[in-house]
Order: sequence, then C-alpha cells, then structure tokens
Amino acid sequence: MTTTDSLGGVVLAGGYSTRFGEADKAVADLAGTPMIRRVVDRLASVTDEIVVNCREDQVDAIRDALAGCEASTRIATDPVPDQGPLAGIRVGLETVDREYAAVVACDMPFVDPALFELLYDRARGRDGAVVQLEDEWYQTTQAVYRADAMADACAEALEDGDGRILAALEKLDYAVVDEDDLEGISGETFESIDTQEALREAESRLEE
Ligand SMILES: Nc1nc2c(ncn2[C@@H]2O[C@H](COP(=O)(O)OP(=O)(O)OP(=O)(O)O)[C@@H](O)[C@H]2O)c(=O)[nH]1
Ligand SMILES: [Mg+2]
Repeated sequence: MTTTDSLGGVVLAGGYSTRFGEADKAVADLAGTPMIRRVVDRLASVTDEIVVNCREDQVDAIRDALAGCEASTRIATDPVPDQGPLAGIRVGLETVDREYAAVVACDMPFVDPALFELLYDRARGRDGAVVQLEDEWYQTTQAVYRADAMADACAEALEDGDGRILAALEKLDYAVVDEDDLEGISGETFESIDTQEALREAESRLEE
C-alpha cells in the first residue's frame, strides 16, 4: 500500500441481500440506474481509485452495471464467500492502493460525497473516522479508514472468530464524528435500501 495524499474508495457488495428477495440489491435498478452505479458515481467525485468487493458469481452483473462509468473501478472478490461484511472490508482495503479509503455499502445510493471529505479530514494522522449518530451504532459502512490499519484489524478480529465490524474498530485509534458535526451533510446519506419496499419508496421520492 502506498502513501499518497489522495483518498481511495471501497464499495461493499459481497452480501446475499436476503431481505431484498431473489435479486441482488447491488445491481438493482433505482429509477433507471443500478444502485451500485449510483454509489460509485458519488464516491468517484472525492476519490481517485475505487475497489468494489463482491463474490465471484456477482462479477459479470456488477461489471455490466458499471459499464461506461467515468470512474475506473477494480473488482476484488472474496476468497471465501459469506464471511460477513468485515471480511469484505478486509479484501477491499487490502486491494486499494491508497493510505486512506472511504468505505461504503452498495445499498446506500444517497451517500453524500461531502461526508467523506469531512471524515478524511478527521481521519488524517489516525486510523480512521466514523460517524456516531445519537443513540445509534457507529456508521461503519460509511466511514474512512487507514487502509492497512483497518485491514489488519479486520484480519485479527476474524482470526479471533469475531465477525463484528466493531471488533475491528475497537483495535484502532479512530476519530468519532457526531451528529453536531454533520451540518451541511445530506440527511439521506446513511439510508440503506435493504428491501423491495425501501427501493420503491426511494424510487417514488426520486421521481417526485
Ligand atoms: N464480502 C461480503 N460482504 C458482505 C457480506 N454480508 C454483507 N456484506 C456487505 O455489507 C454491506 C452491509 O450488509 P447488509 O446491508 O446486511 O447486506 P446483505 O447482507 O447483502 O443483505 P441481508 O442479507 O438482507 O442482510 C452490504 O454492502 C453487503 O454487500 C459478506 O458475507 N461478505
Ligand atoms: Mg446482512
């Protein structure tokens, strides 16, 4: 991994989207554009290298969904599928060639790129920056991490048999960004589309 002053990006797409039904939510159409493409396009405005993590059997469909994207993306597949998001973060961060990387899940089509600028700023000199909303979990799938530190922490947590993203985070020196720091950031940024119903609801808003 090299040290540059630029930010890389990792898009997590290796899950089975069971709440979504038969289809893969990563490539699901949201108002004419696949969800993952929306995420990549937004991430591309603040990063100069994007790695998509998924399973081997998703590669063709994801390549199709990203065809013609302005941002060039590399795909890094899970050596073993279904090991949880922590394993996906590890693969993505081991592949990305930047000191810091913005990590975002493929089902967050309204992700605000400005959030990553804020998180990158807070993360510098440390191992990462993560938002904690009031009374809520850390937003670990929309965060900035020092790639090698978080990849190592993920590997250690997985070796310990602890697949929680928080188990990896606890090993890091990370900055916490709270709600008061999010002025100017879109309120929709953390919305994740987990079900067909959520997809339809998001679609109706986009078509308003
Ligand atoms: N590589 C990898 N990524 C995963 C795995 N499970 C979830 N993810 C990713 O982590 C992010 C958040 O996970 P979820 O929203 O629970 O997605 P999901 O697991 O595909 O969907 P559900 O089956 O409905 O929980 C998504 O971007 C997923 O693609 C996994 O086992 N391996
Ligand atoms: Mg899941």
